[in-house]
Amino acid sequence: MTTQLHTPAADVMGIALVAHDSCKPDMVAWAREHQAILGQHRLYATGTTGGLVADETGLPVVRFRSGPLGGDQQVGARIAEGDIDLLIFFWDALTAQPHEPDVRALLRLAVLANVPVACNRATADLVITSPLLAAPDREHVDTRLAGRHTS
Ligand SMILES: O=C(CO)COP(=O)(O)O
Repeated sequence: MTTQLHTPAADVMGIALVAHDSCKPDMVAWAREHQAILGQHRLYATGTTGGLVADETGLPVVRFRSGPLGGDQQVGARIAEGDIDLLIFFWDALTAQPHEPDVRALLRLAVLANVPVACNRATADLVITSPLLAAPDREHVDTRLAGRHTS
């Protein structure tokens, strides 16, 4: 059986927003800048990030638990389920996180599922304005998954 992790309805994508504390102002500013595009998609976020983005933009955001309390794992699970097509994760490159294993697991699942990941604002700008956003490579998962069943 071929593994297909991404089969969202029409052109609406699931976009997950995650930001460590020092990066939250950047995430809010980025979300405001791209509010019109983000408003066309389903938004998910870890708890605190999601609250800030929702408050600042008025956009609906499905909020998971706070990152250190399991939110990263919940985002990872939704990637594995095929609900999330793009991960914007502004992580703090200068501060050790108590939930580092969760962060690593989330990034691992995103890579495995061929989900684009933007870890800083420059990359996030490129990804969210890319013409490929309208036609993401949803079928191309890691070839090592071929023949495996995820459900
Ligand atoms: O810690 C996080 C990601 O690893 C972010 O979680 P919060 O959005 O709840 O702060």
